[in-house]
Amino acid sequence: MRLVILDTSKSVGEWAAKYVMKRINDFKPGPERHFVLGLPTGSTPLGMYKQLIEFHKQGKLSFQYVKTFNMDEYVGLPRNHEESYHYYMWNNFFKHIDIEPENVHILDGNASNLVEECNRFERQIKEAGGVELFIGGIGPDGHIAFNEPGSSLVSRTRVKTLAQDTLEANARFFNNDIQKVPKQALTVGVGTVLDAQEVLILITGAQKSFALYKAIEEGVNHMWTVSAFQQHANTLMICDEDATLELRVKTVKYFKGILRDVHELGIPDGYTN
Ligand SMILES: N[C@@H]1[C@@H](O)[C@H](O)[C@@H](COP(=O)(O)O)O[C@@H]1O
Repeated sequence: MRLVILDTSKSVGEWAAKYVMKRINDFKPGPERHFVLGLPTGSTPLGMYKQLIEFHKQGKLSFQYVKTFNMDEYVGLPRNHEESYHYYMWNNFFKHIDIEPENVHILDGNASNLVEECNRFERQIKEAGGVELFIGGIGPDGHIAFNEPGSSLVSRTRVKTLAQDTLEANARFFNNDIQKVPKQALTVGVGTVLDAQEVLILITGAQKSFALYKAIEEGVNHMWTVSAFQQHANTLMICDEDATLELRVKTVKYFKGILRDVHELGIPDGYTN
């Protein structure tokens, strides 16, 4: 695992966007060779999306041959509801770039058969050749996508009932009225994300610092589902200073030292896991 520690949440967004751009451009996608990208929602990745749009406008990055799969979606929220993840993705990202709408995949939380919808999503990922780079965020309880504490670490895309902590954390998007937060969601499983070639997890703010500590300094535990990525060969976590508050000084120094070496000595990407 690699941990990149940056000063501010703004730099996390910019760093992540540069990394994603480099991965897509190095892959050299084409009509017969799409780059498959897994995407998150939430407030954390907004800066990354903004910067990716900027790179696209500057002509440095095209999404013409990129296929995307989103992590999750609420059950029962109309697609045009401002808090649906469909709305979020189109407004904050897709409508500003050159992606082909048929290459966008977002779970349908209003499907008549939710189980079939989840199975179809898994099939589509497989047909696309698997995810090259899955980007994720985490909840303060250490969940990835909507894999709440206690989720199976080999889980696949499915319907999940949201934990009280998540309902409370997300009430801020629903006029602070917890009753308005959907109680269920469709989410990729931990196993679905673990299957990706590479995983990039964005973590910012002091409210996520205990989760980051659980993710990297303690053992793999289904009560902190993000900790499962200790067992992925190619996970990169990007955080800001505030998110490191619960880490040992030794851990922070180690990872900062590596990052400095990468800049100063020009050690290429993929320096260590
Ligand atoms: N299902 C989403 C997660 O995928 C996301 O990572 C998390 C964090 O959101 P934020 O970045 O707003 O803290 O929110 C929700 O729970």
